[in-house]
Amino acid sequence: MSFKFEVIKECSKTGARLGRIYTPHGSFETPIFMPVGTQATVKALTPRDLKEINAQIILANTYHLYLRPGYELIRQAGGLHKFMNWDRPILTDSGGFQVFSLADLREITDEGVYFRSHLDGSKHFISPEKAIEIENALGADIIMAFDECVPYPCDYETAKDAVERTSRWARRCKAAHQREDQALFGIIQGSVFRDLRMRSLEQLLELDFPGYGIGGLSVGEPKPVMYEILEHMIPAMPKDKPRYLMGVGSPDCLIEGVIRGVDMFDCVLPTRTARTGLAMTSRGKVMLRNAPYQRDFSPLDPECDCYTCQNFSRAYLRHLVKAREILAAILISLHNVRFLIRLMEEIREAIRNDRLLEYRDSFFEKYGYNNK
Ligand SMILES: Nc1nc2cc3nc(NCCc4ccc(CCO)cc4)[nH]c3cc2c(=O)[nH]1
Ligand SMILES: [Zn+2]
Repeated sequence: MSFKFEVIKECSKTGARLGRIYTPHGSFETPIFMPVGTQATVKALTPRDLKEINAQIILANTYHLYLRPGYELIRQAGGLHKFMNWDRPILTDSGGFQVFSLADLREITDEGVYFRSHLDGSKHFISPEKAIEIENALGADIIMAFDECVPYPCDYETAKDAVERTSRWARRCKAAHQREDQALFGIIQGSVFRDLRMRSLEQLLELDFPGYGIGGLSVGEPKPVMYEILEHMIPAMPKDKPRYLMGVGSPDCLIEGVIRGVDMFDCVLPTRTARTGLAMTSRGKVMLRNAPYQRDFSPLDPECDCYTCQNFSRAYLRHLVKAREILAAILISLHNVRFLIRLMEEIREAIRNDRLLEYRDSFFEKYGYNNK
């Protein structure tokens, strides 16, 4: 069995747990934040940078890599690990979300999805079997099933049809999946409807996946709605399988997700916002473009151990952002990703010491979140 998940310690007051996931490319502790490398690169960061900031597992995306450079090319390169020179674990999303959110959609049928590429308008078709074939060629350690993620808000009937289709597609993904060295996760849908969420979970549990993605969230719904769905769903999920909240997220969502029992997270937030000049720091957000930082020669975040915070001032970073220098994206991305990885390290430490709620309160107070 090349994939394994073990719970090391359970929090006495919340649904949080400390765990460890084992894969053919190494193991890592959970709860974990996974930086997103959509097109086989975490934007502006080298694999050396990622190791320096203790990134353990990164994401890549089936939809994007299928369109460019193509999965056959990556297969010829020896797979994604060799192609991008990343020898630690990789997770690939199936494209279920990207096809619906990026492509010019032509048609969704039970067979699969017909769409036009967002790059050049060329026509394509992806089925559950095709998505698995692509993910098998890319060779990630954890691969996600091909699902239908509905937008928010969504009417009940549409959400119900998407749940049924997602379950039929999950069965087809499992049947098509060959490689023993890749763990296939099912993805739970159901929008914001409690009964549909439970129905989706039950149908996927029958297929006995090694882990489960919680999909259909972080699609514009209010945070309390997301938290409520987690509170209702996670107690019904197997304790011995990882729970992966897809597309999340911001520091408050990471902490609140862990408290409710989530083990894995991913989000483009740290790198996407870095390129706009927005940094996350222990004392809240810093928009480096703003005038107050023009003569602020202090570090971006005095509590941070990253290369950016140890070597450059806010004034210098602001200059780079205003001058649209490439180094701005590099230095702020490095810091933002390190910030979330460090947050997860602190969360794991708090679980070890059984003081997660105290940690949450002190983090929110410093970061500037109003607690409720
Ligand atoms: N296969 C699959 N993949 C998903 C990826 C997702 N990603 C999200 N949310 C990401 C939202 C998101 C997008 C951009 C930014 C940057 C700052 O604006 C932050 C969050 N929700 C998601 C849901 C699914 C899903 O059901 N199925
Ligand atoms: Zn830093």
